[in-house]
Amino acid sequence: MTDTDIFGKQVPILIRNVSLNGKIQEIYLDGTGMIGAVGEKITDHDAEFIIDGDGATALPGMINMHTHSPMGLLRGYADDMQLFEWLSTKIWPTEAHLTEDDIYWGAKLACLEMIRTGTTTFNDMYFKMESVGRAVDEAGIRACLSYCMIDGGDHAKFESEARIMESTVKNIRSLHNPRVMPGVSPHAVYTVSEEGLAWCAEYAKKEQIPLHVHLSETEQEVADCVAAHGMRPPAWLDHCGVLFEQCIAAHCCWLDAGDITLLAKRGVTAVHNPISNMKLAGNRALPYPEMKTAGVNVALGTDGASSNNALDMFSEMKTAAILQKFFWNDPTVMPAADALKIASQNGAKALGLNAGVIAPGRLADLILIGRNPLNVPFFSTDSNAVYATSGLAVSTTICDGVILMHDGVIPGAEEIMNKAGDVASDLVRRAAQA
Ligand SMILES: C[C@H]1O[C@@H](n2cnc3c(O)ncnc32)[C@H](O)[C@@H]1O
Ligand SMILES: [Zn+2]
Repeated sequence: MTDTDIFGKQVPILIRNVSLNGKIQEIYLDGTGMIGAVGEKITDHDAEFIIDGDGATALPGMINMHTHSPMGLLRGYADDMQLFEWLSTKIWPTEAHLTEDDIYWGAKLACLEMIRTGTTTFNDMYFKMESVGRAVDEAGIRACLSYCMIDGGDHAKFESEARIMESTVKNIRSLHNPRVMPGVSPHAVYTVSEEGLAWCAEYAKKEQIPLHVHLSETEQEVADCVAAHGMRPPAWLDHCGVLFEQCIAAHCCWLDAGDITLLAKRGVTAVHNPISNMKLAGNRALPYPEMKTAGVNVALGTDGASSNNALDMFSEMKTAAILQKFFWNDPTVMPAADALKIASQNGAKALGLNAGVIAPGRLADLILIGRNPLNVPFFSTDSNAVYATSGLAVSTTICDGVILMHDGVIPGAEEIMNKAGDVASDLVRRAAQA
């Protein structure tokens, strides 16, 4: 089999000469999307393709647990603003002009960027998610896709949003692709009514799918929630039934001790988005030390590419680790191993995926970081991956046992970049004319 034949096919693959947990190992992918064996010398195999890692580092694929994939179309469109002003004056007015085609090409661009930088799964919240589903299906990456409900407290709007939510779940399921999973997303406590939050919670539980929500991102959100409902946002979500084991809450910056206890008790996953929080100057970091002590499952996400402005989980891991040390004035907080775990295993746990670890019987979602100056010398895999490596150092990305990128090559990348650039310019032009 030649190098170009290998893309997009689920066939048995042997990866030789890779550094895994500090030892040179071989990894056999069994051709069904699973890791078949890991060992120093795998002799019993029927590999159709052999990758010589040449000493590359093997890591589990990154799991980006909070993003809005089509927002790459608005990368660099509106920067250096406060969150609510950014959303209400720039982002929402432009999003009102998004077509299915825009969303499709925005999601194609996001999948391309994530594959390029070593992400194999993402948890997405946006609109027109069938178009995102088509892009994910074609890209070969794994994703949980949720329609974002915003009803603004209007009952008629809630009813129409609920119908869109139901049809989105049905349409995502009709792709019959286990890599493309449906979820449910009420946007936040400040944009969704009590009936909207309660309906989303009940619906997610009935369908047994994840619920993805923004939570306690800013101090204002907390103050407004207390003023409106006499409760802090986690207690209000709990009152509406939203806090349960499949709840994935993005940001979780402005939490007090009671909030943390509640999230731990309900088994909620909290997603740290350090770059977006720092750029939008939320003035608070997710309280990782207390959450870790309380046993909250903490995962990692980039947020959208218009507030980050990239979807590179390697930058996110480094930022998470150094922000936590800086914010808590303690260099022992979030060691490199923790940063890697929140970027892989903990996301897999939240989505109920048998991924995030390279071991036999796990999903064959993994990446290779080829030999490059950022990986020399090699005292510690975790340290180099978190503190030195950039996502652009990822050389090979494999999802579901299928090679999506090899030696930095992703088939079709040029067309996606050209088309997404054109679509973004046209979207901004239409929005400006309105
Ligand atoms: C899905 C909707 O959420 C909007 N959004 C993007 N980033 C953020 C954020 O940091 N907080 C709240 N809402 C956000 C996005 O523009 C969509 O409208
Ligand atoms: Zn977000």
